[in-house]
Amino acid sequence: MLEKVRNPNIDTSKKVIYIRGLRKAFDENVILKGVDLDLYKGENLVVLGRSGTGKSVLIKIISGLLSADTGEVNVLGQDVCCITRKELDALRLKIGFSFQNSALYDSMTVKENLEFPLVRHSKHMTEQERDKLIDTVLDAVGLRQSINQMPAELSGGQRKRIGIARTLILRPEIMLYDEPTAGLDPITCIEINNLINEVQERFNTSSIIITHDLTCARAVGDRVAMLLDGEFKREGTFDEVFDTNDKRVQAFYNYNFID
Ligand SMILES: Nc1ncnc2c1ncn2[C@@H]1O[C@H](COP(=O)(O)OP(=O)(O)OP(=O)(O)O)[C@@H](O)[C@H]1O
Repeated sequence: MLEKVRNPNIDTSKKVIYIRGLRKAFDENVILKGVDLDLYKGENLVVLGRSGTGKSVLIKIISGLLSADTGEVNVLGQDVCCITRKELDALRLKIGFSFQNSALYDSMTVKENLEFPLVRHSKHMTEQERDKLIDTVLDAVGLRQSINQMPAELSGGQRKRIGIARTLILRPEIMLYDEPTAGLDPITCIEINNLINEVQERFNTSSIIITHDLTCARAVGDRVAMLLDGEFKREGTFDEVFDTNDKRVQAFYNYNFID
């Protein structure tokens, strides 16, 4: 398994996400029991955890789609609990989501899919400026030749790349990747891992990557954090996280390699 070379451009004096004491329950089902988390500028942070541990709930709270019960959730200097709707909309434009299913519009070409967020959010842009940006992001994901294709004509890995390109087009400061390698073959997984690292370098993004895929975690994570029982109980480099006698962490590691 290839290990990530820590990005030398991480700025540990700048926290783009700062979470303290985050608690979230749905009725009596307590999901997050006091989460503390920092994401530094330029960092790729991998969040690991078994199904149902609250990884998606966490990123929904970070992006203001769900609200916390208690605790502080500060994103790019703003407390998401206490900002206005308008401020939240503006903040969300600085956060890019890469969804598991790529979320492309099947009836639109690749170009139209990429134009869509620009037409919606960057109304002042000329067609020429839009075309230039589309070229830039397609180039970044290595799919310039697919500009006029329909999503149905693309492989799963290519769809994933276009999904990432569509997220990048609004030049987000933070990227949130939800299971970026799910359902892809091992070679395509490696390509997506490389792309996540290239995006980090080229666009200077700070990212949270949610995954069950330990090869991905090792390849893209400057730091890894594991959710257990509603808290981040293990945090550090990939090897530090798994260098433990905690049976639950060992089981997670072994299951990944047996399965
Ligand atoms: N809107 C909601 N209302 C009620 N319960 C919810 C809601 N959203 C999530 N949950 C519950 O919160 C728990 C955590 O869900 P979440 O989707 O965050 O898990 P996850 O760690 O992302 O899992 P997976 O790895 O399978 O995607 C689950 O028990 C889920 O049923």
